[in-house]
Formats: sequence, C-alpha cells, structure tokens
Amino acid sequence: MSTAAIELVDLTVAYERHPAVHHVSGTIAAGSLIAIAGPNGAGKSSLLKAIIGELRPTSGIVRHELKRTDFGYLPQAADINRRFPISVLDTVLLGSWRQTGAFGCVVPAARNRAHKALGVVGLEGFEGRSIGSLSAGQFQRVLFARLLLQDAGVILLDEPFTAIDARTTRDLLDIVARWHAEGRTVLAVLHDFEQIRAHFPQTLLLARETIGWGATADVMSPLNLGKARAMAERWDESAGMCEPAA
Ligand SMILES: Nc1ncnc2c1ncn2[C@@H]1O[C@H](COP(=O)(O)OP(=O)(O)OP(=O)(O)O)[C@@H](O)[C@H]1O
Repeated sequence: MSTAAIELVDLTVAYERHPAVHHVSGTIAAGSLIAIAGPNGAGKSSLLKAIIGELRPTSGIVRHELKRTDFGYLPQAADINRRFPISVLDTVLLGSWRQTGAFGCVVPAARNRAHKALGVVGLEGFEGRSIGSLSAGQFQRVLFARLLLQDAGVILLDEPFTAIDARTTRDLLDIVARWHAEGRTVLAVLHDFEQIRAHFPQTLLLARETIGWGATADVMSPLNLGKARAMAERWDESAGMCEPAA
C-alpha cells in the first residue's frame, strides 16, 4: 500500500458548463482522515470522482504521484447495481485485482485473504450468498471487505453509512479508524454532523466552493454551517458557466 499527498489546485468540475465544484484549493495530507460535509448538491460526490480521475476537471488540477490502483473507492449505494448475479466471495475477490490483474486467476492466497476480510466485517459463512439477497447493511460490510482486500493507500467513501443501522455503522467506523491508524488517507462524504465531530479530525465543508477546511471543531461552526445552508438556498441550477478565476 502506498499513499501520498493530494493537492487540489483551483479545482472546478462542471457538468454541461454548470459548476458542481468551484475553485477548490487545498492539500489532502498523506494519512489524513477527512470528512467531506455539505448540503445536497454541494459537489461532494463530484469532488471524489475528480480525485480518482473519473471526472476531468473543467479547470484546475488534482496533483499527486499515485496510481489509479492506489485508490479504493466506495460509490454511493444508489450507484451500485446489486442485481448482478455474483456471490459475496467473488465480490470481495474483485478487490484483489491489483494482485491478479483484471483477467488473471485468483490465487489461493487471495481467496484466504477474502475469507479473512469477511471475518473482519462479521460475515463468516456468507461467502456463497448472492449479493442481491443481502440486507443493505450486510452489503455495505461486503464492500468494506472488498476495500480491505484491495489494500489501497487512499480510500474514498461516498456516504458509507447512509441507511445503515447503528451497530453496522459502529463496526465499519472501527475499520475506518484502523485504516487511519495504519497511515492510509481516508476521505468520507458524510451527512451526520455528530458522527463527523466524534470520528473525523478534519473536515472539508463544501457548498460547491470551500466554506471551511481544517480541524473539524473549527470548520463545523454554526456560522459556517449557516453559510453553507444559505449558499445552497441560492443555487440556481440554470446559472451559466463560471468565469475563469482572475
Ligand atoms: N452526471 C451529472 N450530470 C449533470 N449534473 C450532475 C451530474 N452529477 C451531478 N450533477 C449535478 O452536480 C451538482 C453536484 O452534485 P453532487 O452529486 O456532486 O453533489 P453532492 O454534494 O454529492 O450531493 P448529495 O449530498 O445530494 O449526494 C448537483 O447540482 C447535481 O445535480
């Protein structure tokens, strides 16, 4: 696993010329644990997608010396098709493609690691179940097991605890804490302020542009949260293209 700093330099991401992320700059230090907060439509998912290279910046740069395989990415649940007929074990094994290559054979060591990862997330015995038969919380545990197997240095989680019960959330937060202790960089899009304050030392509060980025206690102030809300109320989805920064 390797990790490194990621620098966002005046980053703008737009869809059909409408900016979703607007002139965001800052450094994600290697090994940091950062919550990304903000109202619906604030550009949080778009920012993650730009960081992993799934979306091209309209302007600005995402600068780092990492390979695509150094990133582990958990999309929002709504973006994942669970009707695909694949077993829990095979889903977890998809996390081992770094070792096997996209069309390589699964080595027994990877299979062992997949069983172990399922043990860590509390799903021993679920190996042969199809993913479509799992509850939302069980499926999220499977996706965390896949991330464990992938062993990436930078892990991006998009609303990992939405519609997940308290017990499962607690277990998965323990894994996040473990990743942090191992020196991995973890970014998580979250809506639960209490959870952010309790578990995430740093926060980026986004409302398309940066409202605050730094220590969670400073960033999640009533003033900043009010600002983010007020900006969201003013968003005009039909607004034109932003002008390049002066
Ligand atoms: N594929 C797309 N095509 C056009 N517009 C998009 C697309 N994806 C996102 N957007 C728009 O970009 C803006 C930011 O969306 P994004 O999903 O990044 O926000 P978010 O902060 O993750 O929101 P949420 O909290 O609701 O998940 C929104 O106005 C959204 O409608």
